[in-house]
Amino acid sequence: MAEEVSCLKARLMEKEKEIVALKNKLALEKNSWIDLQLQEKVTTLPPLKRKAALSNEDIMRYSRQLILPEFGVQGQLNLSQTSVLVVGCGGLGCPLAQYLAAAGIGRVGLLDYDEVELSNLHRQVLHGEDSQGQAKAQSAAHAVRRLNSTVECIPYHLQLSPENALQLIQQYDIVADCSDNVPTRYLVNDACVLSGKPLVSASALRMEGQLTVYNYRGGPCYRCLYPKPPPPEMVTNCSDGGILGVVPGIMGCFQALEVLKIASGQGSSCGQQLLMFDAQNAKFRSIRLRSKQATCDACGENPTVTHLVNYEKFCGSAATDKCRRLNLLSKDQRLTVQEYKSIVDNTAAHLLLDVRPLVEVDICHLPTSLNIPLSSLEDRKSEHIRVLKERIGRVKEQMSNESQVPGKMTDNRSPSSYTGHNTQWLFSS
Ligand SMILES: Nc1ncnc2c1ncn2[C@@H]1O[C@H](COP(=O)(O)OP(=O)(O)OP(=O)(O)O)[C@@H](O)[C@H]1O
Ligand SMILES: [Zn+2]
Repeated sequence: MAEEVSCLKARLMEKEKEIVALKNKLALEKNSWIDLQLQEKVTTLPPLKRKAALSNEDIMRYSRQLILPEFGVQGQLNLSQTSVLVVGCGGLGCPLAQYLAAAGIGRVGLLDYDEVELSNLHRQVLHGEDSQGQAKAQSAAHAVRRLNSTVECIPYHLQLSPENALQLIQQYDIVADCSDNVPTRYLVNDACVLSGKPLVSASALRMEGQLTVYNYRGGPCYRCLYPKPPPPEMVTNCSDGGILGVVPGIMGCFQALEVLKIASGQGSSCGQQLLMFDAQNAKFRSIRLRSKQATCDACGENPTVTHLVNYEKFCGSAATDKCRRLNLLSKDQRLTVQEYKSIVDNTAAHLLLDVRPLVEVDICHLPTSLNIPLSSLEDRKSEHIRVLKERIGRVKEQMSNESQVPGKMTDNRSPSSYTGHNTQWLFSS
């Protein structure tokens, strides 16, 4: 008899699992038909529906995290009643949104003004080859929906700006900064201070990452630590500095962890702490940060930031990495590719010095060039300088030979001062 009962129970459980799988499949099918409404401007969202208890389906889906004593049923319920705004659906935003959705966050706002490009795919793991050209917010929202259709997902295809930031941020409980430029970091910070929202902020570049939670439980805000923006020329981005995809992946997962801890009620311990990840040496370090500053312009005792300002002006740089500020030489100091080709075709004596870093030269370079990275040029004693002097000597010799050939142009100026057409000192960077 007992054997029959346990057999029936097992069969019942099997059937229940089947029902859940079928329901999920149905939801997925439905979702692929319902196009997620892409928000191109900020609208007012209805409050999140309160859940009194977890459904059987919730219990099954989240069973492995529910049994954690630190989390429990209440933690899961808290998650389902929390909304998170993800600013930027790139290298950090993708893994963050993925884990928030998988864990059962109530509502996730996915904000990005950009479209998916091929060079994004190595790290922006919610987007696929078929989403190239699509709005990142839309592509990320579809991936999130596929993963967990019970999460309310709001894609915003727009740029966070001083005009819309407060209206947007006020509608969410937690904000995650996954952007890649300094003006947006100050903007998000100030909007979070003015709206009283915790800000889970991370960054990643090359083989390093950092994470801090700002404006949380009396801790410092971004401005408490960085009252003044860095000079624009000191800021490097991923397209210039490079990045290994897994590094923002790890930092985005860390952001998800801290968001989930705050949302579930456990709380974050990164409120006055900077977590640093060194991917090269596989090391994490954590340093205690200075506390909230009474003199802080945003969260101090007499704040001067009482409304959002022009952050591009404040930082002296653009709030996107699309338009770079280039420090170009004047036109008469530059050379077009056609002009250079004619120098090569005329076999004129010249030296093409390529001062880019070796990794860029490895991608492509002209066979006639001599590569000495700019950093090595500064070291007068380096082997590179010896090679350079030797090559200059050869060019001088060639030039003096040319000047003795009847009919060839004669030039007494030193090669370095020569800016005419036949003989050139060329630098590329
Ligand atoms: N003010 C902003 N409003 C909305 N999205 C923003 C804002 N600032 C930055 N972003 C978005 O944040 C994301 C940052 O991610 P990431 O640096 O990995 O991507 P990327 O800019 O596409 O990279 P790459 O520099 O290689 O082109 C980008 O998708 C960018 O469009
Ligand atoms: Zn502050």
